[in-house]
Amino acid sequence: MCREEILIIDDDPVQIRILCNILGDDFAIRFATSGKEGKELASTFPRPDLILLDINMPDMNGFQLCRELKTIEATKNIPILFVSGRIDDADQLLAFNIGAADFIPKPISPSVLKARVKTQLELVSKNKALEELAFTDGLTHIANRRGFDKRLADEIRRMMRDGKALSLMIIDVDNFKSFNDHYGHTVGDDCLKSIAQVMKKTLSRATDFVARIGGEEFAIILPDSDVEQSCLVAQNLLSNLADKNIPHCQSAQSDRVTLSIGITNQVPAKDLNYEQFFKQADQALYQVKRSSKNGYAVFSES
Ligand SMILES: Nc1nc2c(ncn2[C@@H]2O[C@H](COP(=O)(O)OP(=O)(O)OP(=O)(O)O)[C@@H](O)[C@H]2O)c(=O)[nH]1
Repeated sequence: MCREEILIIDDDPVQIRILCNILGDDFAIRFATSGKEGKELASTFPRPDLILLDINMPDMNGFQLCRELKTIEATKNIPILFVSGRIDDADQLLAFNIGAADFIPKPISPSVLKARVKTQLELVSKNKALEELAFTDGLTHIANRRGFDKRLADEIRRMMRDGKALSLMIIDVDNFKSFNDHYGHTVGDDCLKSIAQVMKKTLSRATDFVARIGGEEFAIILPDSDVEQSCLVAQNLLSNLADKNIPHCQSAQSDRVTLSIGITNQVPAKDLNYEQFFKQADQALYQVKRSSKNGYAVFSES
């Protein structure tokens, strides 16, 4: 397991050395000797898990830096612990009011510092786990609707900025009501789990994304992909599911479970919003459902 990383921001090299000596055995340490350098390092990927921040620095006061880091999306959730000899109540109150996680007075007690750092890191890791849970579908363990909404909005913005094409697929299991009625709800649940696995297996790029967005409805986001590439993914998905051979004796389309897929693809324009994009894929899906099911269609304006 890789070690958690602490960023020390302090203009005094002696102070940095003291903190490194206390924490260096348990954590990876980076340091900056000015507020400006600290701000850069805090925003650089991989970002630190925690920041120890001095108050008095020549170029930038620690309070000012803390305020700035708390307004930046990439750094706002990194816990900041002030380390300072200034321990009056007003300073401590100010530190907490601007988002500091803790305040460590000098002279530093090594064991107290370690304990406070550990407490903050545990809190971060619990928050991360909770957030992950909030974005995960309990049945299939892929992303849920909330995770999908966030990712789609992010990708629309990212592809708009980069001028690249984005694909969205809305996927619906065919005749799933009759599947449940015939095989029972538990087998229905297992079927949804298998479909989610097939979807994950079908996607090859790290940036591809799959979610369960409703009962028997799934979605796939393919960033930086054109129509041809997206159709290929849809064909692979249909054929991988056919290979999985999940029986459906009540289906009018096949004796196996099948899917209908609606696809929309475009370089997001400035005025494109989330709802429009989603609606396009949904319209394409409706077209497949109205015709033969077990297939895919691409949205077109005409
Ligand atoms: N087992 C199981 N079934 C679910 C779940 N969520 C939704 N369903 C079922 O999925 C079925 C969807 O049925 P419909 O919307 O009528 O669609 P369909 O039968 O697939 O028909 P078409 O979409 O036209 O092919 C309903 O019977 C829901 O109860 C779930 O989590 N587990």
